[in-house]
Amino acid sequence: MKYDYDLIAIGGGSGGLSVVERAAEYGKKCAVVEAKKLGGTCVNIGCVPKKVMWFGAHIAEALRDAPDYGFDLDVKGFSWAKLVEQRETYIKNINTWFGGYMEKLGVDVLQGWGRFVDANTIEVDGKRYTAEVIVISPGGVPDIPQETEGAELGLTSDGFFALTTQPKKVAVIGSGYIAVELAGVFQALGTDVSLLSRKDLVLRGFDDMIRETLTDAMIESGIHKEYHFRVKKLERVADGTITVISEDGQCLTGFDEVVWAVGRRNLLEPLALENVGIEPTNRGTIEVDSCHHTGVANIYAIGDVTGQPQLTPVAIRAGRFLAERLYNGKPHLKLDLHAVPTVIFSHPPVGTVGLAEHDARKAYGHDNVKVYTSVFTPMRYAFTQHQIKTALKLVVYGPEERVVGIHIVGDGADEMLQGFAVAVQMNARKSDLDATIAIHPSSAEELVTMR
Ligand SMILES: Cc1cc2nc3c(=O)[nH]c(=O)nc-3n(C[C@H](O)[C@H](O)[C@H](O)COP(=O)(O)OP(=O)(O)OC[C@H]3O[C@@H](n4cnc5c(N)ncnc54)[C@H](O)[C@@H]3O)c2cc1C
Ligand SMILES: NC(=O)c1ccc[n+]([C@@H]2O[C@H](COP(=O)([O-])OP(=O)(O)OC[C@H]3O[C@@H](n4cnc5c(N)ncnc54)[C@H](O)[C@@H]3O)[C@@H](O)[C@H]2O)c1
Repeated sequence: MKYDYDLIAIGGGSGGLSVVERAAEYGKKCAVVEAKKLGGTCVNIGCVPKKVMWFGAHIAEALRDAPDYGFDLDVKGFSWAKLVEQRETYIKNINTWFGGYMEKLGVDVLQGWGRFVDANTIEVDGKRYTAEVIVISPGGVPDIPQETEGAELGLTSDGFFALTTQPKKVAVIGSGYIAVELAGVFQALGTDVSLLSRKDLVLRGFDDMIRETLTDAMIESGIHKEYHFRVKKLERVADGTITVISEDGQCLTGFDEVVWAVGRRNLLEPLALENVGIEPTNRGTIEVDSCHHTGVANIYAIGDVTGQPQLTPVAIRAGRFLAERLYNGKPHLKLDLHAVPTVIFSHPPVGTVGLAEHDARKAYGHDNVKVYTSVFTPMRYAFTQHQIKTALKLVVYGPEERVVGIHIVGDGADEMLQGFAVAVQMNARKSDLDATIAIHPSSAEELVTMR
């Protein structure tokens, strides 16, 4: 063989592991370069530990409502440390499993930072390896606005997962996926939470119904929502707590921790992309075509680094399709991103697929789009003190009423959405949903009975 490997992936996260797995299944000799832990962001400091914390928060909410269902509970307390310990043991098992799985597939794991020497050569920890095909899948890291004075006093989502004791009072800065997810976990588990956002509603870009319903629910849950708050400075004061000061002089005091959740940047510096002539975009992404080709003959990029939706299943699908195109004669397999379902594990969760109402009206013309909505209190809260609303919206287009967007906020949205995403992917009409017999009693039945 001319090269050491048929394919090397730089980055052993969702994208990198999926491309080497599929390529190895087709008999190709592969290696994956990983500087930290196999599994990448999702497994170690993303989806998986987040979902464990979300389950913990879910249990806290069930305990809160238990007396209304007749339970006489004597809960002695909650141990954050125990939950974190259990979570990390679980994750360690996944890391170990990945190691064994790579070995079984015959994939070499090259531990260390990978950098390009030339288009076919990677250097890892002082050693050089060559490959016919190289796939860049380095993902990203949480961003911190360096220009903010005292910014380093704040944690990021990585720091959140490193917390072994529960802070009493936190400020979460941001209003995207990570901000609402972490704020919800803290709040449900008993931390006093302030959410500091530059806008009045969370989740910019999502359908307004979701933004309004979730913002209201977060406030009702006890989260202090600080609107139009632009952070100017973080300051450690004499009692050891952190004070956050806004550009217009507001001062919020007494935080044990402050968490930045203001987006992520891709990890490009270690790659030495200049050695292969790949120029990142001004958004810090690597531009790819519909085949995930970078423009350099044998180099591809997949996952978060491409600027495509930063979601694990998108990275996995990109990796698998790339291997299918390269090694299984299926050049037609390309990522279809027109209806990517996504769930935000907030409290309550959000599930959304397709176009928000405002985007659909922009795309198809205001009067060609119709929406159906339903807002109700699910039966689960019929007689509980805490009541959490569910809101649903169907966005349909044209005389046939093709469903181009489904938006759900409320209990069960996380599990409800996947099936409905199939309908949107298949270009279903509203009449197809209506023709489906409802499941009763459920919240999901509203989506097939809307008038
Ligand atoms: C807190 C949080 C929660 C999330 N929750 C969800 C969720 O619920 N659902 C969902 O779908 N998505 C979620 N995501 C997003 C998801 O984790 C990412 O979209 C996904 O991990 C991207 O995969 P990737 O392969 O592009 O990169 P990563 O998974 O980030 O993997 C990249 C790997 O490459 C390594 N690496 C980087 N550069 C080099 C180098 N030069 N040499 C060697 N190794 C290198 C890194 O150490 C890393 O392990 C979450 C993200 C975060 C931060
Ligand atoms: N459930 C999931 O699937 C899930 C969960 C977490 C993360 N993710 C992925 O990871 C990505 C990154 O998440 P994220 O929440 O960090 O980013 P995000 O892009 O979702 O949200 C960042 C938010 O921070 C705000 N912001 C930026 N700078 C700010 C500043 N200086 N002060 C205050 N607010 C500021 C932005 O306006 C934006 O609303 C997501 O876009 C998503 O694709 C997915």
